Amino acid sequence: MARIDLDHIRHSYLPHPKREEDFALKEVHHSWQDGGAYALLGPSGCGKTTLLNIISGLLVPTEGRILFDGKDVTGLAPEARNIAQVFQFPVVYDTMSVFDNLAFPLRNRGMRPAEVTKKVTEIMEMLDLTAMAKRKASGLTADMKQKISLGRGLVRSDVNAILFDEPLTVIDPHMKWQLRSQLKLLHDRFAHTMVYVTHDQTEALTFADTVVVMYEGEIVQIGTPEELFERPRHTFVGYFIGSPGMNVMPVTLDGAAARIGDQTIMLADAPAPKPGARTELGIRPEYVRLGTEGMPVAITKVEDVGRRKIVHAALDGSDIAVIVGEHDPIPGDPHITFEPAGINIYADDWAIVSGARQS
Ligand SMILES: Nc1ncnc2c1ncn2[C@@H]1O[C@H](COP(=O)(O)OP(=O)(O)OP(=O)(O)O)[C@@H](O)[C@H]1O
Repeated sequence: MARIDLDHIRHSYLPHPKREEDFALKEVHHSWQDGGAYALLGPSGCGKTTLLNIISGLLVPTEGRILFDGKDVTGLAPEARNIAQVFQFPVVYDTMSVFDNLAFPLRNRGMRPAEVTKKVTEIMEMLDLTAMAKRKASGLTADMKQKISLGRGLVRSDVNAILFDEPLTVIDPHMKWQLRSQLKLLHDRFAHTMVYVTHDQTEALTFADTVVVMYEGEIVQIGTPEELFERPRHTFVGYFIGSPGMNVMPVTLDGAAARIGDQTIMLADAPAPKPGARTELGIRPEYVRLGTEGMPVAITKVEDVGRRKIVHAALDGSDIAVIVGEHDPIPGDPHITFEPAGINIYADDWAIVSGARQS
């Protein structure tokens, strides 16, 4: 397994890029630790596949270098990078048995038969494939075939990294949950460096130790699931992570006072945005309290979502979602307050104050 250094990488699909907008991938400069489980998370078109293809060698970046354990591999083809890849759709040999499909990458590298059997047996057990070891892949469902693809990615222990590109897309929803947990166990057990591309926050948050959130060709935050939830560095992270996402509303700053229409929220410190910056307050629905004191709101909708309710309210022209318990009463004269620890202030979408204490 290897540490992966992305050294001032940028990529454009245009022949002569000039402006920042010409780059599908804006500058990335990070080190990914040996044995880390990373998820690249973001909406369609944000640059996840571009970055993954640069790591795998399918793309040579327009600028910058990529290093595996300090060795420059920027010019190396995928075959020369010693990586395993699992794609959206299964890649299996239909005429081979499940066992032989898994054994193939190992036999190819000259591993002794006894070792091949040991390794393949172990992976088949972890992926629940043992019962069908002798069956030909051709007769299996797409789900099962994708499990074999995952197994083929995981079977080698000598790879620098295992790259997954939306590997659970074709998997039945019931099995998705099971496979996500199995992948996590496999990572904990074998400590492969794993990079997992997805646009699904649940997949990213359950699989990865570190989530890399991308938006419009840029990495907007790298953090643990908890950091992304508690301290979104960019408004996009706030919207994209959480269900529902963070409330973001325009705010006027005057020293330590944040004003939303006629309402004033006192912050512990006075943020200092750049002059002319667009300022916003972000607060997750989990940190908004509904009661009879604080800022008056008009309730527009109440959604029952199992053990909790999502209350939608209008606060001086801004829509606010509030999470309350399933049995919590909805007051007749509703007001809201913000938990000070959950308040984030943004200037031009980037956090300038996170978790401010209210005074
Ligand atoms: N071969 C290509 N030629 C030109 N532009 C491309 C090419 N591949 C991707 N792009 C553009 O680069 C940007 C990033 O695309 P990329 O496929 O990396 O995003 P993504 O986050 O992986 O999206 P998806 O989840 O839809 O695969 C998009 O604007 C896309 O249109």
